Amino acid sequence: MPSISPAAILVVDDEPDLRTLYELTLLREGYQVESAADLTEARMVLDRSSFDVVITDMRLPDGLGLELLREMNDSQRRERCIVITAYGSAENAVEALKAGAFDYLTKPVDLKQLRAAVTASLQSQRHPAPAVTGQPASVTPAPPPGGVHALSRIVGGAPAMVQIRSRIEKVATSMAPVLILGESGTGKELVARAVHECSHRASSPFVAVNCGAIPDNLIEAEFFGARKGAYTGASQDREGYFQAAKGGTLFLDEIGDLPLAMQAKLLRVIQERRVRPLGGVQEEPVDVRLVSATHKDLAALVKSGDFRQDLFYRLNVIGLRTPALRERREDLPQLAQVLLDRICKESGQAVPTLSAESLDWLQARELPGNVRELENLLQRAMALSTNDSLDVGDLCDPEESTTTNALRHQAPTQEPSRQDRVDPPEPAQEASIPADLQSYLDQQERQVLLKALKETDFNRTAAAARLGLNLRQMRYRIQRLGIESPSADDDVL
Ligand SMILES: Nc1ncnc2c1ncn2[C@@H]1O[C@H](COP(=O)(O)OP(=O)(O)OP(=O)(O)O)[C@@H](O)[C@H]1O
Repeated sequence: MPSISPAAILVVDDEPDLRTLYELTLLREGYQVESAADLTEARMVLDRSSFDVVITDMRLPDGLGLELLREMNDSQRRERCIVITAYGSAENAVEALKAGAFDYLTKPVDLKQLRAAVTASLQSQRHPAPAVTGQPASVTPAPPPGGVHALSRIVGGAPAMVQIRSRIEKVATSMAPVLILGESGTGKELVARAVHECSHRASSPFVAVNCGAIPDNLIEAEFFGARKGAYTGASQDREGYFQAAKGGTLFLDEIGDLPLAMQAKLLRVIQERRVRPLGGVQEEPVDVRLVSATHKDLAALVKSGDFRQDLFYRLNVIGLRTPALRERREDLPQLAQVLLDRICKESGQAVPTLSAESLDWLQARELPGNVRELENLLQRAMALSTNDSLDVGDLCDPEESTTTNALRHQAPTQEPSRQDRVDPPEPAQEASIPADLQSYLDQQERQVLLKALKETDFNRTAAAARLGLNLRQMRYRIQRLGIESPSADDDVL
């Protein structure tokens, strides 16, 4: 709340009791409050004064709150709008968010949530707008410094990339759930982080969850938390992802892998904005923004009955699509250079030059694993290279069995031997009895997993197949054992 003059709020509701309740609640918070009983009155009040926030009921005697919202957007007014919808009317809530509402509340309105929504909408206005002629202050506030940095990490000048960065900036300011679709390795997590960093939630946590990595029996406790004694081994209360992301962003990666039973529970949380920890009696209010992502065709999963339509609808209020690398070939040189710089910075190596032949060689590859595959290729090449330039010989792998490499047969022959690449076998363990069986077994498992991953170029699916595991089991183990991809600072495989 600004300290000089209090924020001004307009409440639009036709029920006098409710109007008074909202007014009193907000007055008690120190805001200046005006009210209107219908659309006509609201228009009159808005004509003569401006506000920081407008809270409007959806159903008004002379029309829909949505109309007011659209009119305010059309005339590029600076107010943030919070819409109050009837309980269970998902369509209205989604429509309101799509029409530019900052947030929505469902009836009966929880006053704590009302206060939180107002605070959040005021915070989101704190960053002044860029000085663009004709662009009003609240349309696209300049992202905070962290947001600018996060956007700059999304490399690419292709039109689709320029558009995605600009969309991120625009959508960051609202609470509307975002669904990011795109092939594996196209930067979905990078985009999710940028949405968070560009929002007023940036100083609160960004919690990334791989929905496909959690065993079914743990999933509820992982998401919603658990009270002491809720299940065998729950020796104390523990937070779930929703609590950990409080005030921030919860990134649900691989949302297409969420089991159906959990989908129903997630939908309930989104609708009610409350979670109940496993074994708990009391529900807790939820204050997170949801960003989800998947490389799967979620609409097809809805059709086949594997993904709930209502949940899809709720998560897909704002859609973003990360393009495959093959759709933006022109970005490859810049991407390769940035990735190379990053890899060298992390490993403390001098940045080699990337020869023109190497770039041609990279351009000719299909790279189905997109930017991640490019990154892995460069990483491996850096590990092999002994020169101050990266040549085709450093880039191609003689052991490669994939048939996707267009220039496979043109690869030069001076490759390092396999022994140069693969870690030497672990020394045989002493047949002694470990003092801590669990950590001993974890260590063994870690070594086996790492070996399989290294030998499959960190391809989780291939590594899982080699170990007789499915992808879900593999992901869970990777996460549990904290195995990190060699290709990124913050990127867990
Ligand atoms: N446009 C980009 N600019 C720079 N780096 C990128 C870009 N896109 C992806 N990367 C890098 O590629 C790697 C994979 O990106 P990320 O994990 O965000 O992809 P993803 O689509 O979420 O993958 P998956 O579906 O496999 O989880 C990361 O190291 C990321 O930093």
